[in-house]
Amino acid sequence: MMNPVWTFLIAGPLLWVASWAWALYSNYRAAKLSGLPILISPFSPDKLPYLLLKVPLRPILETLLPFPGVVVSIVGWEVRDKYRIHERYGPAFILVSPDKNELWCADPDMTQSILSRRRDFPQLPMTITIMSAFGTNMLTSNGEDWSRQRRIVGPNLNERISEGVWSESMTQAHQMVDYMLRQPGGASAETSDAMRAIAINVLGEVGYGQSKPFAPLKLPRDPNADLTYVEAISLCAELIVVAVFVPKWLMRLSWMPDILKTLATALDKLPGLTSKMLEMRRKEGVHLSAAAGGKMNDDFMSMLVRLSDAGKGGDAAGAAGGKQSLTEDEIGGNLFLFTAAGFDTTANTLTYAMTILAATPEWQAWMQEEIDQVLGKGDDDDARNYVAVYPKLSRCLAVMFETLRLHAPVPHIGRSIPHPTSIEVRGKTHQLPGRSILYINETCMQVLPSIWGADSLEFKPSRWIEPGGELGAEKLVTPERNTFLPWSGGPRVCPGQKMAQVEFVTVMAATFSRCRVEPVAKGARRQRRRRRD
Ligand code: HEM
Repeated sequence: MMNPVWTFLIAGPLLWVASWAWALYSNYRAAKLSGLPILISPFSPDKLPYLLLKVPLRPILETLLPFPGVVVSIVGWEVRDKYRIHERYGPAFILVSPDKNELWCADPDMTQSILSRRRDFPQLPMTITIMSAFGTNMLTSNGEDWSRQRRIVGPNLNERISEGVWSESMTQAHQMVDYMLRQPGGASAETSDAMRAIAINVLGEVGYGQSKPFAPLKLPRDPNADLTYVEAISLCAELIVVAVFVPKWLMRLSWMPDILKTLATALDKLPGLTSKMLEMRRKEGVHLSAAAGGKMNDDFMSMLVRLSDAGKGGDAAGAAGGKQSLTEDEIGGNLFLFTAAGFDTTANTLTYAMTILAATPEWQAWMQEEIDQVLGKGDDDDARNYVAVYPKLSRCLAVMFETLRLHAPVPHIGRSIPHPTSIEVRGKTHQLPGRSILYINETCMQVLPSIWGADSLEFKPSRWIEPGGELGAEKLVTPERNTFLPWSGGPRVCPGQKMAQVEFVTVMAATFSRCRVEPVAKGARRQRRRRRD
């Protein structure tokens, strides 16, 4: 009889291979019913060992296993590949792996069906786990809970706050220019830190009523320092994945970097800081109601407090039986989401734009022509008039759109397919397998030559401007439906879209009315801002 150890050593791997092959085959059979092209990966993209190893092992994997299925299983493939794999395998295909199937869609018509059917294609479980770490919020909710939060929060993120965003972004950008021009030779390696500082300071002011003068952003790295609410929330938002998956005791070990130790402190302090801020806001509200005829601050936090308290009270909103209110957990969660969703996205867009403009002086001059026409040079009082000035800065907005077209901060939109469901595209029905996930690949759709032309990979902001308009009154091109989705689309479209646009345009206008940017010699890792003549 065979020794049990040998039996285990031989049978174990055989069983593992058999279950791997069976899982792959079952998923393949389910995917085949869709009638969509199929790519196969022997690895499950989301399984922990592969999740940790696939990026460092990418050069080896792609050399030894140069199959499209393997390429697509490595995170960020769409950013590297652009449109090549979709061009070869079609606008939608299914990646089959032993764990589950992934539908990758770069088809505007299929995208339309997916985005409009939010109940059939809810948020990914992983997104919910990560983003609800600090309370339930709009992004992590589905069904009725999502509708209620969206109805309450969404409208308040739009035009109401734009003037505040414009004014704070203008202040921040002018302080940033002053700071940069003070550096020796106007050269600085802090472009990204500067843009991140502007993004967080605007969120701090508009979101939480906490204004702060500009200084390039350095995340707090002292676990014993007193953290402010904005510092704690921005650190948690920045390191959200670590915050969710790494236990606090591990972050605190003596050999861990200071930033992780500080994150552990922030995680401990955030709930208390949130309650304190909310309490202060409530007290302030009472004070202001007496002194200012019932008026409260108009920042995002005040708005959430007001809505939640109105919902609990005996007024009309309260009478709606909770339909118009948020729980304390939802207030905390949506406050966190406000930073988590609005910080890096806006900061990265600004950083990409500054860097690209430094490398393309011709587009800088093109945008400056408009800024000079609309604002004149310098920090003029007229420039502070949002209503009069913002709509005239079409080229600045075109630069944002073109930056987002080529470098979307959210490179794909993920959804789950919990149950088998069918989807109709151009008269053809596809049966999608259940227990799968889908990704809308806007990174690809935004550069498809069939939609954007042969120069689709070129940075060319003028493609967004209707020809023949007068400078300062030029109109923006509306792209074909679902071909430009940096803010997603359908009912779950990003509610912070207008805020990000106003902030971006203001920073461009304020910066380039006073200086131009240029790269400093390769290797120096710096960017130079020069005062304009
Ligand atoms: C350039 C800047 C931005 C980009 C590219 C961006 C992109 C996106 C995208 C793609 C989504 C959809 C995610 C999904 O459905 O899975 C989204 C959702 C969201 N964004 Fe933004 N965003 C930006 C700025 C902001 C700002 C400034 C805020 C608010 C301060 C914000 C708040 C939100 C919220 C609350 C959601 C969830 C909406 C829902 O699920 O109904 N975003 N954003």
